[in-house]
Amino acid sequence: MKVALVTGAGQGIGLAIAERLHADGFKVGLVDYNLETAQKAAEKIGADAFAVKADVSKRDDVFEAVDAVVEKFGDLNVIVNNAGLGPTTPIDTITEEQFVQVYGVNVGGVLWGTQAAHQTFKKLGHGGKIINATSQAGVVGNPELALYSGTKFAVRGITQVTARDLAEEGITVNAYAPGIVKTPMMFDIAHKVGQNAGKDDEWGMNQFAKDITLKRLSEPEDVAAAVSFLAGPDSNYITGQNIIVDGGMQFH
Ligand SMILES: NC(=O)C1=CN([C@@H]2O[C@H](COP(=O)(O)OP(=O)(O)OC[C@H]3O[C@@H](n4cnc5c(N)ncnc54)[C@H](O)[C@@H]3O)[C@@H](O)[C@H]2O)C=CC1
Ligand SMILES: CC(=O)C(C)=O
Repeated sequence: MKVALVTGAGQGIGLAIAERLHADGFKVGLVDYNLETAQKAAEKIGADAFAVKADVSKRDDVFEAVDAVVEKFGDLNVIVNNAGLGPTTPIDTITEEQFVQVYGVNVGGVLWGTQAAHQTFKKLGHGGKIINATSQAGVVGNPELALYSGTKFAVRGITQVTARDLAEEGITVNAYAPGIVKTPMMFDIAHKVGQNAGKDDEWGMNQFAKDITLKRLSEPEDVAAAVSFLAGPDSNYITGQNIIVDGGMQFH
């Protein structure tokens, strides 16, 4: 049985990815800084699921989480660097503290996850797959998301560079770019954007949702299906790519 580690797996898209990869036959390590939600998620999944507490913005935490999963399951084949923060940040409101926090989680989490997986694949003597969360907001700038969009553009850059750097070792690196997904993060963004405009949450959500070609918001499972493809053998000849899973918001 192959082994996958998913960060930010306590809720939302990360939880759906962990569930999907488990259904695909992976043993799964669910990493989150909220151990309670990660443990509940692991219990819900059942056998061959294991929760680990880590703050992905902390390099040592990420290396220790990867080690814990390898110790538990004896291998690592896939890492999904999914954990992220999505604050609404009109440009003039951004503080240094927010900058450090959001870049630390969204970009740092991908860098540390990539380093830890690379070191572990080397130790285990085989290649693997590194899969990173970006966003449709990392393909085209979105309103009031200057910090967030910037981090997601950065993740696409890191994905392309590391795909080239690690290819010789049998490692592929790809990204997935969700659209407007029904998770706590997106409901919070819709609420804040609505509030900033003196309107309601539905108005806020519609600022993002109005351009969805398929005319429905995304379920977390829509994203998990694409990650399942990137984690499985059918994507072996794909690297350095960003798969947009947004119902046709951005054509690229
Ligand atoms: N919801 C959406 O519409 C979209 C989400 N995304 C991306 O997908 C990923 C998952 O997003 P959602 O599930 O919507 O978010 P969410 O906010 O619902 O869940 C994020 C999970 O990550 C965990 N987390 C946050 N910071 C962490 C840290 N420092 N260390 C460890 N765990 C941490 C949280 O505890 C939570 O369980 C993120 O990278 C997000 O940017 C991308 C495009 C759209
Ligand atoms: C939160 C996010 O990634 C959006 C709006 O695309």
